[in-house]
Amino acid sequence: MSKFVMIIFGASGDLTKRKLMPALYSLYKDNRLPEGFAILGIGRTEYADETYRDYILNELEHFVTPAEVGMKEFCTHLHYLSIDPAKEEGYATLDQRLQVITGEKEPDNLLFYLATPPSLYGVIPLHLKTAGLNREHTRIIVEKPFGYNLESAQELNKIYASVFEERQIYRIDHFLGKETAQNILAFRFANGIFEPLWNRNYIDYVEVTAVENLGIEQRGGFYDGTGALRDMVQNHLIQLVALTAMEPPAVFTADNFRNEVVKVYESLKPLTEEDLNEHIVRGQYTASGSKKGYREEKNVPADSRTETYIAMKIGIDNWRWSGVPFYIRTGKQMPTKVTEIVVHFRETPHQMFHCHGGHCPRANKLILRLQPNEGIVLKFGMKVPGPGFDVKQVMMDFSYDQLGGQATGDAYARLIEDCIQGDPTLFTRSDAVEASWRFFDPVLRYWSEYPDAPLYGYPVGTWGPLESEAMMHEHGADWTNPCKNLTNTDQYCEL
Ligand SMILES: NC(=O)C1=CN([C@@H]2O[C@H](COP(=O)(O)OP(=O)(O)OC[C@H]3O[C@@H](n4cnc5c(N)ncnc54)[C@H](OP(=O)(O)O)[C@@H]3O)[C@@H](O)[C@H]2O)C=CC1
Ligand SMILES: O=C1O[C@H](COP(=O)(O)O)[C@@H](O)[C@H](O)[C@H]1O
Repeated sequence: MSKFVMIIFGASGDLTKRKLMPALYSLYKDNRLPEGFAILGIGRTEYADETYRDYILNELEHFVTPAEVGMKEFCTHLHYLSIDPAKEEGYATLDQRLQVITGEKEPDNLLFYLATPPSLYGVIPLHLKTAGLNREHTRIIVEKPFGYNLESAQELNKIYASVFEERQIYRIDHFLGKETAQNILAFRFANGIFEPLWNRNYIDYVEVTAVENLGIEQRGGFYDGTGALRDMVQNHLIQLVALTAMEPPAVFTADNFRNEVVKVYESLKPLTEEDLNEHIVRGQYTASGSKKGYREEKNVPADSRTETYIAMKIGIDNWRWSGVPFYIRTGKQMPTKVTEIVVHFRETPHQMFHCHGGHCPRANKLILRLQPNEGIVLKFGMKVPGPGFDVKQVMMDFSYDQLGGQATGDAYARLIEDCIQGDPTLFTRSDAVEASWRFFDPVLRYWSEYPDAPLYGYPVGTWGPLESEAMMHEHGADWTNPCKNLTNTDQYCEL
């Protein structure tokens, strides 16, 4: 086998230093990278191999704690080539450099990783093709968002199909690399007791939340042209909906699993005019105290109408889920960072006990928490000890911490390793990406046709616009808002 080289386009960028290099280092220290591997960073920024190694070593010390042994040795595997990936002329130099690194005339055990702004996702594969670098064993990982809307995603898919075979294309969505996202499947399909209840007969509604207590950091230029719908909803949130809603594949293979994901996307109930008006709430964070509002962020226009928050009510039109609303939301500058799925079961048909403190547990609730404090909680009613028959809600709680230090793993490390091993299960297939865009495209079209459609402000550190609460109230419910300071023992208190 030819020597393995991973080529990172965008090697001087944020994703490379914060996520890719720490993930590669963690694979390296666990001896999980191919023998004699090399990593070649590509960017317009000028670095010599040595200065690039110093830069990454310095960054690793920030992003990997505690700084561990072997980082310096890991960095000796790094190389750097300064070219503009948008221009064809650099690719012959890239080919030569790969020959020098591998000592081979036509190296083909290559993995290209596109960690550049999405505007380059179309042009890079075309240049790789012209340079003859789309070889038999070559793979390519493309970051999200894959496309800007349905049309551009279809266009990109066509470009990729003209350069690579589908088996060589890995559209990454790092949420699928999270241990706790994969555990949704194990929870549902490796246990007999939940699946019989997992349908419209027993489930009233589902919430999917992925919110952050950070703003857009230094990514104003990128974020303002993207917004929360493209950044989080079209990919990460809808993947979580798919894991929650999909049918069990008969045999767990990449294709079977991905077929089931596509079936969920194809069953998403098309959004009506009423949905667009009433079941989507978009928001933008505003200044609070010393915290800047979105429009004061660097590289964001003072009149920007880009959403930093979105909440939606969506439906799945199939036998299992008909009539069960899925409420999804994401936002920047919220009170805390939390990603979780809350499954609300139907109420008991009759309440015959007294409710402790006048507060009746409405129904059982299952919380699948992906981060932080990864775990699963089941809320149920229990008799309050002592005289009488008062009932109150308590929690049955599993936390990953209980596994005794078995780390939940790094999403990027998992996905890069899967790709190296040629396993596409946890990557998005071309039909899935298009099906997802097909569903969300009307929202983008609506916002562009009606630029004055409501965009609600919410102060930094709050749970988003009040209008999103109103959307939930229509269902007679409230969002499940976790505590601001999540701790292991008190992680599911509600505001
Ligand atoms: N950052 C994150 O946390 C996450 C990012 N992503 C995705 O990963 C991708 C990369 O993100 P991120 O690292 O934040 O992006 P950056 O804005 O940091 O860009 C990465 C690199 O691309 C190069 N670049 C920028 N503009 C151009 C251009 N016009 N032409 C050629 N090269 C250019 C720059 O290198 P140079 O100037 O040296 O050429 C830059 O360092 C994005 O698609 C993003 O959506 C996904 C999940 C999380
Ligand atoms: O893809 C993205 O995800 C991050 C959130 O990821 P997490 O693993 O930290 O939950 C988000 O901050 C970023 O805007 C988005 O591009």
